[in-house]
Amino acid sequence: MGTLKQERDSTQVFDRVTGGHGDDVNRYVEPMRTIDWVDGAVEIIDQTALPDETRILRLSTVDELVEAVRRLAVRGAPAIGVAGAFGVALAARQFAGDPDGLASAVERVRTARPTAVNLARCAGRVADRLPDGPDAALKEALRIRDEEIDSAEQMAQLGADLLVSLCGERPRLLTHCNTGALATVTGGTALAVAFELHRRGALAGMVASETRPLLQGARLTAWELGRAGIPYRLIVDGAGPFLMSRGEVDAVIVGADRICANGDVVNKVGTYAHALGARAAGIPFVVVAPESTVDLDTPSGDAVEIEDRGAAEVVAFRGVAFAPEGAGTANPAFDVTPYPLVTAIVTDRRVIRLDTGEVLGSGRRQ
Ligand SMILES: CSC[C@@H](O)[C@@H](O)C(=O)COP(=O)(O)O
Repeated sequence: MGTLKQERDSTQVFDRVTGGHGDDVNRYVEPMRTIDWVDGAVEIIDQTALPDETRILRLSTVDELVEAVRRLAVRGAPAIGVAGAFGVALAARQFAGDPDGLASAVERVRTARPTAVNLARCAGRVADRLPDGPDAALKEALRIRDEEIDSAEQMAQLGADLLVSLCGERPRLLTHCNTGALATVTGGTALAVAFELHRRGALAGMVASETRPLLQGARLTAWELGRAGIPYRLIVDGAGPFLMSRGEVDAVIVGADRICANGDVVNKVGTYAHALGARAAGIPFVVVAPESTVDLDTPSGDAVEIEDRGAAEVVAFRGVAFAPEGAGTANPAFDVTPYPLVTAIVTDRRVIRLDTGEVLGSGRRQ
């Protein structure tokens, strides 16, 4: 893998990209852009450095981009979809006049991570424009970026309306992993709904599940909620169902990496346990994801490749080991929540009430 070429002064670049942020976390701050095309390269906020440092990485080659996706410097289904789109646009420039090199670069981008449908789908959309040249490819990638920005706004509105209708005013919501601006281009999916409820004065507070092993909830969601001035409590993953059973949560709201034709939801590992907890407690379990995450070609969760990220993340964190040497491990990065546990799916275009028998696509359950 190539090394990341440019790591610039983070505060300065972050301010330019995001419109500025300060030390006072209890105030609204401008929405940030997690990923963008800037002067012929891809710029991302390095999510592995958060919350300690807001570092911007500039990715100028396909190898740099693929490495950033693999190590979760850019992560979250919509964000890696846009990374895939930009990756193919980069490939078009880097491998101009080298069709074999270009084909292999596109394949590396497309397959950098297997589970979120957005990556292969967005990379494929841009790849379809390659015969028209690098400018056409870039134009399509920028269109995908803009679509994701619009989608986040639509999901926020539809999701906020739904949550108020399901739970009444000022619900207490539990969320898992990170589904905020960091997981998209800006705005978010499930967390965008929380931001919108907060903006309306209609959110009591959030419970953020830490999300072992890489702590996207503890590091990223807590950081985003703090920046937005939303009151939250951070919990260990296993505490979620217990808090629900004690009546401390009104609904669970999560994103998705792939939503299958039958309504099965593939999302960060730990989601399924929260869905079971929600069902046992009799509270809604709501999934918020753009149409770019809906995969009607995949009949059910059984057919989805679940990324296994290996032992190192399970036995250690940031290089500090805590398990006995040689411990056996399993590290599925995602799980499948079966559709009967899902109350509703909110996309940028529609609300599908699975609890009342509505269906996503063909109308046929697998
Ligand atoms: C918009 S976010 C929905 C999902 O992408 C999110 O919950 C998630 O599972 C991300 O996983 P990650 O491994 O951090 O990329």
